Amino acid sequence: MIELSGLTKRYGDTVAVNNLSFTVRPGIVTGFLGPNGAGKSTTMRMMLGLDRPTAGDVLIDGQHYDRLRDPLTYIGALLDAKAMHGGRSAFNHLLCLAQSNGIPRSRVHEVLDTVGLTSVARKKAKGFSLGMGQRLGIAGALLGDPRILMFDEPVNGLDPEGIHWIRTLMKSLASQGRTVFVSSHLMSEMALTADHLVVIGQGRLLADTSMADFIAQNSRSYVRIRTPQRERLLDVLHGAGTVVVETGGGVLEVDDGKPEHIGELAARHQIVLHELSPQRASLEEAFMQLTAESVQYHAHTDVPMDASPGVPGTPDVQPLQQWGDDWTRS
Ligand SMILES: Nc1ncnc2c1ncn2[C@@H]1O[C@H](COP(=O)(O)OP(=O)(O)OP(=O)(O)O)[C@@H](O)[C@H]1O
Repeated sequence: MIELSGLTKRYGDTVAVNNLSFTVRPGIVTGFLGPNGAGKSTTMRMMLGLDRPTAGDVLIDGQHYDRLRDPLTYIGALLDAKAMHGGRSAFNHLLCLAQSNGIPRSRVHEVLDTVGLTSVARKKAKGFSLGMGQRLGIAGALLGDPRILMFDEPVNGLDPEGIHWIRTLMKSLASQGRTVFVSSHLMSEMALTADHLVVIGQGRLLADTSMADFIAQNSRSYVRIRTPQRERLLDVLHGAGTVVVETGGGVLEVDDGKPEHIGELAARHQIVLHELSPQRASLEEAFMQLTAESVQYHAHTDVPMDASPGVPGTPDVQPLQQWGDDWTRS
């Protein structure tokens, strides 16, 4: 287990981590989420004894990191895949780590095999692609066969095959009863990987909950409706006491509505529907809602809500590829 109590880190006037208390448990993948600058990396560095807390405590299996004997056998971490000696081969990089932690040479071969780098083991790490570097970093984390694993943004920059591999690996490590703690800003990725979520914003704990509860508590469920008889349907729905939100583009939304009730009501009044679909906000939407007030970086598009690409007088705007792609300090 990893236990944080009142963990705090200040850099001058900046409170990077603010009185964080939570426990990371074995047997599941725990996702660590937060907007850019929320304090995820600082928290992970303190867990590994790389940064000293201003206040509070973090314990690994009941001990401080710097009191662990052969720490790689307790906790393995991938913090920065580029943090290695580029002139060393993958094999030698791992061998150095193994020798300084009392781990047998045979284990180096095993972890190279696990991460699929055996064929390039003698190549220098500086020639590795981002994905190969991530795999080598993960091999280092696995080297001591630790019960606890920690990965900081492990899928950053990986191709779909690499992402799938890391996802499967994390789940299989958790199913072996290990503690797996993984940070990410990719909401969709966390939805597929994590069983439990710890969400922080501006260094503070915002949620510590199961994935299912997080979505249920933070997301909105609604019915989306499109009809060529908009005015008629609005009258009928209002007449039935239903609150309807018009969201533009001819789309109507009914919060917590039942599609069957709306469909039957429309049928009774012979109103044609082109769409009647139940919707539940994704993890990404739930996350954005929860962290909205604590986001340190905001995208500046300065585009009116109804601006459309290609229309004279309105700027041409491409949708963001991924939430958080275009954040700049406000
Ligand atoms: N060494 C440092 N000196 C001063 N400020 C720092 C230092 N390290 C982090 N910070 C500040 O602490 C806050 C938290 O940073 P941190 O890197 O932990 O966030 P993060 O959640 O990992 O962000 P990201 O997702 O962008 O990597 C930020 O405001 C950052 O600027």
